[in-house]
Amino acid sequence: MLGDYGSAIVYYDGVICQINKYTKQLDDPCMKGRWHACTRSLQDELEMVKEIEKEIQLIKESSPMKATHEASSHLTPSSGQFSPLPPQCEQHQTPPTLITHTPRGIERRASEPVVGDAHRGDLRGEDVQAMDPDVWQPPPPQRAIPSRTKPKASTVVPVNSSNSGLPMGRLRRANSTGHKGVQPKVDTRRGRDGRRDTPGQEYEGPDEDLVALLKRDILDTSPGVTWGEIAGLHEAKRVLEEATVLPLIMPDFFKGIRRPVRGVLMFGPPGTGKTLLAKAVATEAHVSFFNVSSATLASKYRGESERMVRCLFDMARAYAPSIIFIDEIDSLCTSRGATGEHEASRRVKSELLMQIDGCFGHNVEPGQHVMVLAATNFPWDIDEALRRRLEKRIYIPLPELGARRDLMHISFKDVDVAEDVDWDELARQMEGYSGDDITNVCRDAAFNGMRRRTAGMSLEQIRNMQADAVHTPVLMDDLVEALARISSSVSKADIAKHESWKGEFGSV
Ligand SMILES: Nc1ncnc2c1ncn2[C@@H]1O[C@H](COP(=O)(O)OP(=O)(O)OP(=O)(O)O)[C@@H](O)[C@H]1O
Repeated sequence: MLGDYGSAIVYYDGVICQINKYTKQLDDPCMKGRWHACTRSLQDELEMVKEIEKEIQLIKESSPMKATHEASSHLTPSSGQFSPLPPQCEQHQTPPTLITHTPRGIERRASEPVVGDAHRGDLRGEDVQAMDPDVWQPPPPQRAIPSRTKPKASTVVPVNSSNSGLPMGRLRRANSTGHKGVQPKVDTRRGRDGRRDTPGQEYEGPDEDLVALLKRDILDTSPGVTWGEIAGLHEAKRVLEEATVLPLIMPDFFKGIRRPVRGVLMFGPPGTGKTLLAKAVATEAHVSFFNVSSATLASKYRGESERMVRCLFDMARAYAPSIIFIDEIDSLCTSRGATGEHEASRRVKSELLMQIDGCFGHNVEPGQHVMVLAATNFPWDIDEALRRRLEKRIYIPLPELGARRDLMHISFKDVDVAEDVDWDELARQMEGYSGDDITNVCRDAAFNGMRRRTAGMSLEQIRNMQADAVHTPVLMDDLVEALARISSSVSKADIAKHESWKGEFGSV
């Protein structure tokens, strides 16, 4: 994050918040102390980063007149039209943008569909007058979700793009609905079963940088996890399949009262496979998968988070059918009105709720919807309105006996295991372990053979060893030893809390 201190602060805040939450569940005072020390050193670093950011702000703010002049020279409020392109726009052939003040200084308001003279009238006078030049304002709420098969009369303007390796000279549309997003190119490649083989649309949003960022960090067109790689959780898989995969395969059945659910919440202790399930859903349903963590969406700058949420849903609609997976949703959507709630956080929640509602408007074609899949380890912290929209709330528990045994087999699928391993006995001993804990035990045991072979050897001797000399089968003793070293990371109190919440709010 060198140089991008604003984002760095968000990441620091997010990590510190997660560590604090995690530390609260720990019983072992020694581990607690170590995590506290870690948090303290992160906080020290954070203070330093904040200082640097403050300095940068001061430097930026020291020439406000120049900025105001620059902004006003590209916008003529009385006419509600743009003045000629600023030189840098002409040079790079990018669409003209409004330039407004943001808490970070000057920033493009890159949200209007204005491309060429034909669209200058799209920016109405009242839009311009409503703009306070000193405050960044999000663009007005989206008016319509564009239909991809029957585009309204629109002007198509070829543009050159400089971002994210997208093809040059793509078609951009600014349609008559005033929708600010740009129509995606539709890829009609479909498999024999009617499902699309690869999500093949290209999307150019109004804010190229943000779209590039979301594409790079968040869009995952082939998560590559299959149901077979997930041990146990049969009920969760069934519910997810019914809620997410079937509506895409049989869109005509899932209409009216049978419409697909707007969102699904997976809750449960950490490391039980929620993220894996989300990825498997995306793979099995052949949809575009937007994998977002709340830390990415949580920006302390007014308007930025909303802008990101809006852009994310815009993109998801362009790549529809798609799934937006929001991990750790509790840190983004704590109860509204809670003490200490920040105005910016309230606004981002409202935007998220609005966007989720927009996913199933009357103008969304069957089978082309966007679904929100969320995960949390703290379901009791989630805002009520959001809870209502996440219509299916599935408990993802610790693995049962059979699942623990299957998970060990999955973990060792590429490793030789000795005949003496007693899977049933190990599975019994791992009661209370999460899937992640079990994977850790297996990983640790898989290293034991190498440890035995290399004990007492110098680095030079190890370097000269044949590579396959360290490949020894995993023994029962290795697993027993690893099990003695690694304890369960989930407390009984945490399980009890989840089960009680499931009793009250669970919905399958
Ligand atoms: N049911 C499972 N089947 C196979 N692997 C599992 C399962 N549950 C957990 N794992 C292992 O644990 C790791 C972590 O799982 P995952 O990230 O999906 O958990 P999570 O519930 O999303 O955790 P968190 O709540 O902390 O984000 C996986 O990479 C996988 O190795």
